[in-house]
Amino acid sequence: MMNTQEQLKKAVGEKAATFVKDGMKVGLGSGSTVYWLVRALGERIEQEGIQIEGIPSSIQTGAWAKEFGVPLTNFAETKELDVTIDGSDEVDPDFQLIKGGGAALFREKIIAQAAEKLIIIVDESKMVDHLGAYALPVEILPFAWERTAHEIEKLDCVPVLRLKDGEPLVTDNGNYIVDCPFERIEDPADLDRKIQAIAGVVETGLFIDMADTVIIGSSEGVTIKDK
Ligand SMILES: O=C(CO)[C@H](O)[C@H](O)COP(=O)(O)O
Repeated sequence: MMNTQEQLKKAVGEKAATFVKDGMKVGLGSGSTVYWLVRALGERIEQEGIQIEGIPSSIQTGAWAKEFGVPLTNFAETKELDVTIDGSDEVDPDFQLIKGGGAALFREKIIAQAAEKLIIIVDESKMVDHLGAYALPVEILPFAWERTAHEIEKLDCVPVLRLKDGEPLVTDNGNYIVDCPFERIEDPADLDRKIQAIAGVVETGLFIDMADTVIIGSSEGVTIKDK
């Protein structure tokens, strides 16, 4: 039996799938909410015969697309996407985001930038007044990662190298992730600029001025908010 949070993720994933129209090229985000999106897209392809192509933001999402029969393309074939649909770890009232809980933030940002419209799907627990309670994931090069983390620390947090089975977690791109507990981020755009300026930083989990629509699942139902 599915728990309530899982039901909310399913509801927003299925709702987001209705935004995808025949012929669209779709960026597919990552995470447990996106799982339901990919599943629902597979159902629409089978039942309605819509023809779409997706670009996945992680190896895992690509595997789900294959499992559910969602055809894939790539950036060699396609430079622009009609829509990208992705989850998030935090969403603030201005639709600024913290992402990267699943370590896929770099490719997620690429498919977000490539899309005409970015739709974010979350359960209500992700909606916050201020970003930062969720430690900000930052993807960094393994080379001199301690130096890079030291520079980030000067911005007033203590970065923690993300581990998996006791070893540094390696992203789909061969990099490391440091999780940065800022607690409260007063100016997300400014912080993003400062972190991006550090050599060794590949990408941050701050998605600034990118989201157009947020689909939120709560016990009251599904709410769609546009910027
Ligand atoms: O940014 C992400 C992965 O890098 C995910 O979108 C984010 O972590 C939300 O995941 P979930 O839907 O499982 O809560």
